[in-house]
Amino acid sequence: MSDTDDAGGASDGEADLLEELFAVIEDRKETLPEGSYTASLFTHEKGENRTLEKVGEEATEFILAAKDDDAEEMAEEGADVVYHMLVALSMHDVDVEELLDVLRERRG
Ligand SMILES: N=c1c2ncn([C@@H]3O[C@H](COP(=O)(O)OP(=O)(O)OP(=O)(O)O)[C@@H](O)[C@H]3O)c2ncn1[C@@H]1O[C@H](COP(=O)(O)O)[C@@H](O)[C@H]1O
Repeated sequence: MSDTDDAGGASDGEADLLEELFAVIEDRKETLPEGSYTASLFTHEKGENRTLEKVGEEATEFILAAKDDDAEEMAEEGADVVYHMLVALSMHDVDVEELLDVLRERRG
């Protein structure tokens, strides 16, 4: 069993998924396609505040799901937090690689 298997099946695939999602977000920022929720965050009348509000809202919903011991809801809300956090990174031109590098460094 590999070290990553020990961690519950996490593998490079998860990092790839985050990088892939971040690339889609960067593309939406560039092309602003109609009907894209991500594009709507980049053009929102409240500016980046809308995205930052969503990070906070979704984090609160995640906490409440944890308090309810609702595993399915924790996964849903956790995914919402990660997605909106990636949009916020993109808004500040921070590459997801910087975040992944921190996690990699902490893994040693
Ligand atoms: N991962 C996500 C993702 N997670 C959450 N969301 C959206 O985030 C919103 C979450 O807000 P809520 O749960 O509060 O739902 P809501 O009531 O509709 O939201 P509000 O009216 O409050 O804004 C929903 O509209 C979800 O659709 C996401 N939207 C997009 N993605 C990814 O981004 C990619 C590109 O999406 P588009 O930009 O829509 O093409 C998709 O293929 C996905 O991989």
